[in-house]
Amino acid sequence: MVAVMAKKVLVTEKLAEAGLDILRSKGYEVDVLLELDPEGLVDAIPAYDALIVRSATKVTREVIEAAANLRVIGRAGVGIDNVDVEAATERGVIVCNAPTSNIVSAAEQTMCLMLACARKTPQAVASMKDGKWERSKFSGTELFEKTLAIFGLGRVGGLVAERARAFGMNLIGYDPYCSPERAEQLGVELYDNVDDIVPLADFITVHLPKTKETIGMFGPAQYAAMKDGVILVNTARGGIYNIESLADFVAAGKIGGAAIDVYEAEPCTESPLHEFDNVILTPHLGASTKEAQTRAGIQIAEYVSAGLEGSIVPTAVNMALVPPEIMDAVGPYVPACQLMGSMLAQIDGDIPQYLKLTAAGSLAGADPSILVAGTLGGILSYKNVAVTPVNAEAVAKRHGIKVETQSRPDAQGYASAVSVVADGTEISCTLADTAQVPRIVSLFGYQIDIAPASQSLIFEYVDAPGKIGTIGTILGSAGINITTMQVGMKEKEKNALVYMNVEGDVDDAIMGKLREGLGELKNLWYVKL
Ligand SMILES: NC(=O)c1ccc[n+]([C@@H]2O[C@H](COP(=O)([O-])OP(=O)(O)OC[C@H]3O[C@@H](n4cnc5c(N)ncnc54)[C@H](O)[C@@H]3O)[C@@H](O)[C@H]2O)c1
Ligand SMILES: O=C(O)CC[C@@H](O)C(=O)O
Repeated sequence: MVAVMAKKVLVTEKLAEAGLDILRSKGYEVDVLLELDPEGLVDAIPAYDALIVRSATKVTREVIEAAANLRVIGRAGVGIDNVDVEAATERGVIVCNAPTSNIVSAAEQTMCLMLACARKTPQAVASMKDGKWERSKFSGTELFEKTLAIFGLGRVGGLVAERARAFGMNLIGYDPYCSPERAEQLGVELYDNVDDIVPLADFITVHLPKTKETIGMFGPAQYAAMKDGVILVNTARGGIYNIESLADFVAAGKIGGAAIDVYEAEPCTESPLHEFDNVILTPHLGASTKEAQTRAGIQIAEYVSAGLEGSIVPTAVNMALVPPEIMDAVGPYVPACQLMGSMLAQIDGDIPQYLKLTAAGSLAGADPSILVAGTLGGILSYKNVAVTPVNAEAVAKRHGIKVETQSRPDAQGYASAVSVVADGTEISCTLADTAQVPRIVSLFGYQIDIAPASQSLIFEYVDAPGKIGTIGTILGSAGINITTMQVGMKEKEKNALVYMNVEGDVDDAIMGKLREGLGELKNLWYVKL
């Protein structure tokens, strides 16, 4: 038996134990290395198949290019601005996140900061702990009937809207990608541009991704146009508010308060805002609850595992989304496609120029892209080329392989099957029983039914009595054990195909004896999977 190396997962930031347990229970070797600096990460990464990070690890192009074995980068949270997604896509590395794991926590942190800023709670606490009793100094303002402007009405922005409505706030919003129907459902009056909405708000909160458009969205012109005493909140990403000019407007008394959880450069231990009593600063705590971290750990462990297994990753940001019901049907066929690809490469001894994949039976009509990726991965595995659904098309093009896919309602007696033809060589697989074990049901047009093992011999010869006995004798005297065997016939040509799973290495000498002993042998292959 060839020993199968466990896939390795590197975790560089604190991940919930529940997530680590999932990865370990799936047989992955998990290393949690919390102290890696950027150079340390570049040095360590070549050994790993997957990397899991939160927001502090910068997964740069340099890291990705050093990552010879990397298949998946998992972000245990929402924002993926710390990952070079373009570099990952070029190398076929799936990037996925856990986009719903911490949104409730982020929305609650937003409400918490907004209330704390309005009621000066942290300042009052500090004063009390200083032994003082200063009631008039900490008089605040209510949220009730105030206008809250929400920038970004996605997952977190939507949850903030729901919560702010419960406080009796008037909601206005800016998000060019939000439909009027969603805004209406959230009770938010939508505005088309930033300049119109900014002067109307008593409170402003941003729930935007970090992009070229959102960085510096708020600067001197916007601050100057705001209501006097406005309170600003940011639990999204540092840099959306220009901090230097925000400090100027706080100092001038134009801005009544700010509550900031995120910073352009983190960790952030000093900034122009640190000196102001009416500015509350928290160290990126939006997602720091046990519930959010447990969800993020569990979700990212599942998605990273799916990526390592070659299944569709529902939250991948650099590959097309496939609905779960399609994924359930097609996903289990990925190992079968890898196996078929690997067999085709060994049988033909070369990279095919033409590949046709047919999804049959209940798979008919399903998106075959992960099956194509699996097959190409199998074909190119001996060339050490990484293929995932992320780069399958580009890889096929680079190797001059023309790929076609088709569907067929009839799976020749099976509920479902996938067949692959590579430059005229045909092979079909179905999945058997609840364990979904791949079984070859057709090879070069011979009907067989066998689950291939890690080593197999495939014979094609003109049928005649005694051939199987000869094979048995030669293998037996070489100490090779036959574990399973299937015979397929082509009656018309009187040709037979024998597919035999064996134990023990078959060397050139044994292959020579088999060729010699079998006489009219058309083909003989020794395949290792
Ligand atoms: N502080 C934390 O720990 C924490 C936790 C969770 C999320 N976050 C951050 O919060 C932000 C929002 O997360 P989400 O899950 O709601 O994301 P989301 O993708 O669901 O929502 C983002 C919204 O922003 C809108 N948008 C994009 N570009 C825009 C633009 N130029 N102008 C206006 N609107 C624009 C989108 O249409 C979308 O509705 C992200 O930056 C995320 O990383 C922070
Ligand atoms: O991992 C964290 O704690 C921060 C996560 C948060 O900023 C996110 O975008 O999900």
